Amino acid sequence: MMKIFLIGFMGCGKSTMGKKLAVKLGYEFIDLDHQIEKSLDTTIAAYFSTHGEAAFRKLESETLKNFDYPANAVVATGGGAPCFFDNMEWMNANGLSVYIEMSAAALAKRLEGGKEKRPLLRDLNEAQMIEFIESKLLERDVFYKRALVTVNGISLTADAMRAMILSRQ
Ligand SMILES: Nc1ncnc2c1ncn2[C@@H]1O[C@H](COP(=O)(O)OP(=O)(O)OP(=O)(O)O)[C@@H](O)[C@H]1O
Ligand SMILES: O=C(O)C1=C[C@@H](O)[C@@H](O)[C@H](O)C1
Ligand SMILES: [Mg+2]
Repeated sequence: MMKIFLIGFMGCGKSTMGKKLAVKLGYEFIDLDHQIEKSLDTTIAAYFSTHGEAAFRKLESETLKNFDYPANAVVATGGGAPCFFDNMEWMNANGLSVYIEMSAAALAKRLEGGKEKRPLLRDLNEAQMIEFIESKLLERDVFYKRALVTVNGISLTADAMRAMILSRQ
């Protein structure tokens, strides 16, 4: 039984690379943001605006810990998930956490076109976005760095991730 938790800032590639990694490993892929949206029957962005971030964080933590995971899974977590409650400790106790690390500048470039579905970014202009990513990344880095494995998100391939993960098992 193996659960791999992909963590990192919005845009680092948890969903994109997670799907590819799951195929390589023959594991199932679970995207916790999608699971939350499915259970709410609305988008995270809509939930944020009606219920606020604190309510979302509670729901996120409950979903992470109570999800009925398949035996072997690659799990893409939400960008903020490791930074609230004891979520990071829980992931490390229940699987292998993998931090996809990227600089604020590289993340800002990636996120330019995908702001609408990300409630923390949707109202920011270009200058505000870089500023926000820099400060949020600084604040979150201490949590992300608790991951058991760290990979660089630039030019990342599923093969490289697979090799790194298998070397840890
Ligand atoms: N390894 C990669 N190389 C190039 N582009 C990538 C890579 N991984 C992801 N991307 C692109 O970056 C964008 C963000 O990726 P993705 O949605 O997977 O990030 P995420 O970490 O799941 O973000 P969130 O926390 O908001 O869900 C997408 O446009 C995706 O196509
Ligand atoms: O970084 C964050 O705080 C978030 C990232 C997304 O994955 C979603 O979980 C949500 O938009 C919040
Ligand atoms: Mg995602």
